[in-house]
Amino acid sequence: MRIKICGITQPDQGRAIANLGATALGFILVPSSPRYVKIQQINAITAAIPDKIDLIGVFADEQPEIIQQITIKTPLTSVQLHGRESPEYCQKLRQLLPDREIIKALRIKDRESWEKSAIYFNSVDTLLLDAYHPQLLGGTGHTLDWQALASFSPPLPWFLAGGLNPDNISEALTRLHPQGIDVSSGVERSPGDKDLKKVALLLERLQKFRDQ
Ligand SMILES: O=C(O)c1ccccc1NCC(=O)[C@H](O)[C@H](O)COP(=O)(O)O
Repeated sequence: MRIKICGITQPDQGRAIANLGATALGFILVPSSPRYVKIQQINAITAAIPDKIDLIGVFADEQPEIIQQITIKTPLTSVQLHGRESPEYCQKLRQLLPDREIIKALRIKDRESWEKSAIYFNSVDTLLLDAYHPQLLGGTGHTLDWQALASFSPPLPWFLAGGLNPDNISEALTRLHPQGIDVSSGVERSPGDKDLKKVALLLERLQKFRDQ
């Protein structure tokens, strides 16, 4: 199972979280976010991190050429699209970045919104289901309706996100079987400041699901 800890802002925390066993670190490149990091910060954080970890840049409605430039200047392995990007936009980005994983995040309001995920099946590598919030794009701490999602079974890998934390992760993964999970505010002291004890507890509780 892929384990993404998102909203990393500090080199020592990034390194510690990689050493604890996360398989992916997420970097927020959305300027309005309290977890926003610049290119120089991403490079400082990733300098001392093992090669095998995925480094995911999170964007929202950014110009494809700007994303391309950022991937040239950083070691990002994946690009997560967290805004209102269309399938056509995703295809264009895929042409610009043939070697990077493209992840489309969908903010789920109701059953109709996850049924619409089908329009992305041919345009991206991976889906990520996050909670809908009227003001915030991500990092909301709100959970999805896991019961309603029980029949969600897309033909491509997907991450479960939205309000996951050490206390609810076991219940979430007993109900749902995503290929990855994505956690941010549930392992933080404040936005962008990760609580390493909570990250360690999360990873300990994930141990029994890791081979899924
Ligand atoms: O985290 C942010 O501040 C953010 C801002 C703008 C767009 C996306 C953002 N986060 C995306 C993520 O991948 C988060 O990990 C995801 O929303 C889950 O967050 P949480 O509910 O706090 O675990």
